[in-house]
Amino acid sequence: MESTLKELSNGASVLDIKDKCGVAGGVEDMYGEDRATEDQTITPWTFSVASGYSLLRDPHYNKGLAFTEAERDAHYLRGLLPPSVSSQQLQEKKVMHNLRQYQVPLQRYMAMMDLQERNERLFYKLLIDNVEELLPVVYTPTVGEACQKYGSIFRRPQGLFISLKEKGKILEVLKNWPEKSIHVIVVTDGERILGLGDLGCQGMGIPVGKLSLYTALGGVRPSVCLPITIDVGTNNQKLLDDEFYIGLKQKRATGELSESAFREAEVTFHVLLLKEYAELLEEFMSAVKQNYGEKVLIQFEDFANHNAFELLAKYRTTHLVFNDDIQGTASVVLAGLIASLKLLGGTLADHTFLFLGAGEAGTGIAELIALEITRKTSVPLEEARKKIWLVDSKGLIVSSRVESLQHFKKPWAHDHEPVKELIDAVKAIKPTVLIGTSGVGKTFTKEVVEAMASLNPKPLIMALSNPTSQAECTAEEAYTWSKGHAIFASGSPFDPVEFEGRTFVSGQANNAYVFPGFGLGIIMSGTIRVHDDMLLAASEALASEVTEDDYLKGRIYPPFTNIRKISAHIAAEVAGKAYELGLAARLPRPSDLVKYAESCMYTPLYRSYR
Ligand SMILES: O=C([O-])CC(=O)C(=O)O
Ligand SMILES: [Mg+2]
Repeated sequence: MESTLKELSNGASVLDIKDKCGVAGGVEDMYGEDRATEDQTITPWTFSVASGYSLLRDPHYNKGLAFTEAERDAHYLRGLLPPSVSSQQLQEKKVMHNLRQYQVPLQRYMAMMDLQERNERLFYKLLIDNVEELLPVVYTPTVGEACQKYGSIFRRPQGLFISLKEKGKILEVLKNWPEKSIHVIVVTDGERILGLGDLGCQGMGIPVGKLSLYTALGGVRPSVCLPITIDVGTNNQKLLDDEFYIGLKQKRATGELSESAFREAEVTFHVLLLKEYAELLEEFMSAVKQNYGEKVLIQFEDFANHNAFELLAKYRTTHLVFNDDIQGTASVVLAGLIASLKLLGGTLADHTFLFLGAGEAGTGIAELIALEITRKTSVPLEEARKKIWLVDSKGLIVSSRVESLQHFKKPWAHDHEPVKELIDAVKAIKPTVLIGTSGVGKTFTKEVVEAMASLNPKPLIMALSNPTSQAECTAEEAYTWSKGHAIFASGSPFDPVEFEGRTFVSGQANNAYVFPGFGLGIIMSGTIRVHDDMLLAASEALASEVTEDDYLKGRIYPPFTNIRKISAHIAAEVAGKAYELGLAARLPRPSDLVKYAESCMYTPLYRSYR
C-alpha cells in the first residue's frame, strides 16, 4: 500500500513542526523536507514518503543504493534494489568518476540533468562539492550549447512553459505546478540567450540552470524555485525549420517595432504583436502575484534589450523583480572593479571606463559604477557618468547621435567627435578599464589589447560575453598580447594561463557570484522590493571576499569553491540594507544576519526515513 507523500504519521500538527524547524524568514519549510543539516540528518518526526517503486522514481526522495536495510524493509524496497548499500559519499565518487569519462561537455550536461531528475540531493551534493568543475557543465558555457540543441536532447520537460496558447489561463497553468510555495522564479522569453541570440522556447535551459545555482550556491531550497519560459514564438528561422523544435512554430510576438517596419500595414501588425506580448506579460505578472503573494522574487533572464529595460521599469515599483543581466551583472562587475583598486590604485572616480556593447549588461554596469561613485564622493550622477564611455555597433556613443539612440543609451551620449571603430575609441578615450558586453566574440583584437597595454601599466580587461564562443577575447590572448600586464576577467571560465614562466588565473565576472546570495538575502528578510543600494551592498560584500592570495594570482574575484560562505555574506549585507531601507517584512530583524543566512541554507545530505 502506498502512503501519501507528506502525510504526518505521528499525529504532530503542522504547527508543532513549524515551531520545531523554525520558520526561516519566508523560507518556511512546513514539513522539514529540505532541512537536513550536518548535525540533524534524521527527521525529528515521522513522516511517510511514497514507498516502493514510486519512491525510487521520486527525485526528491530517492537515494538509490543509499537506502539502508531498515529503510528497504520499511518502504517496500526489498528486491527493487541490488543488495549493496552505499553511502552518499561513495555514490558521489562513482558519479564523478562516470562524468569524467565523458569527453564531450554536452554529454556531461545531459548526465547531470539525468541525475537531477533521478536523485535531486545527490545532484546538489555533487554540484556543491565540485563547484569549480561542474559549474561549466550545468551553466555557462555548456548550458548555451544545451539550449541550442534542446529540441534533440530533450527528454523530460523541466520547469513551466507558458506560451501564447495559455493566454487567459496563466493562473491555471501555475496551479499545475506541483509545489505550492514558491520563493524564486527565473523567467525568460528566450529572445537573447547568453550571447547566442533568439533560441525561443529552448531557452528553458537558462532558468533551469540559474535556479540550480540558487540552490547549490545560495542554499535556496529546490522546492521553492520555479523555472519558467514564456514562449511567444521565435524569429530564429533555423528553429522554425527544425522538426524537433519544441516551441511554438510562429514568428515572435515581440515588444519591438522593427526598424524595417515602415509600411502602414506592417506598423499595424507590429502594434498588434506588441500588445499581445505586453498583455501576456501583464497576465503573467499578475497571476504570479495572485498565486504566490507579494514576496516571490521574479528574476528576469535573457530577455532582449527592448523588453528587458521596459519590464524592469514597469514592474519594479509593483513587484519584487530583479533583472539578472542588467542588475546582477552590474553588481558582480562593480565588485571586481572595487577589488581591482587594490592592484590598480586610486578610487573608482579616478578611472576611465570604456564599454564595447551598450545593452543590458553594458548600461547596467555603467549606471551602477556611476551610482557607486556618487555614493563615495560628492560628485553628482551626471558628472560621474562622464567618466564612462560606451561603444555600440555604430561606434562611440556621442551627443551628436542622441536623437537616434534608444532611451537606455542616451545618458551615455557625451560630447565628442564621432568615432566608428573600437580601436580608435580606445586611442581617443584612453580608458584604464575596457569592458566587453556586446555578445560578439573576438572583438578585443590584438591591436585593441596592445593599445590598452600601451596606455596603462596594468590595463583591466573584462570580456564578459557568454558563452566562451562569444567572449571578446580569451584569457590567453589578454595575457599574451599585454605581455602579462593585463588584469583579466571573463563571463565564462578560462583555464589558468602560463606566460613567460608565470601562471595567471583569471576571475570569472559572472552574475552567478551575486544572484544566489542576493536572492537568499531578499527571501530571508521578506523583502518586498529591490533597491539599487542592495546591489551596491552585494558588490561591496563580494569585493571584500577577494584575498591576498587571489591578488597574487592576478584574480579580482574569489574562487567559486567558497561560494556558499560568500553567498551567506552577500545575503546578510543585502538583507541588512533591506532592513535599513525599511523594505524587509520579516521582523524582528535577526541580530546576526550571517548566521541567520547560514541557518536558512539548504544542504543536500540525505535524510533518514523512519
Ligand atoms: O548566464 C550567464 O552566464 C551570465 C548571463 O546572465 C548572461 O550571459 O546572460
Ligand atoms: Mg543572462
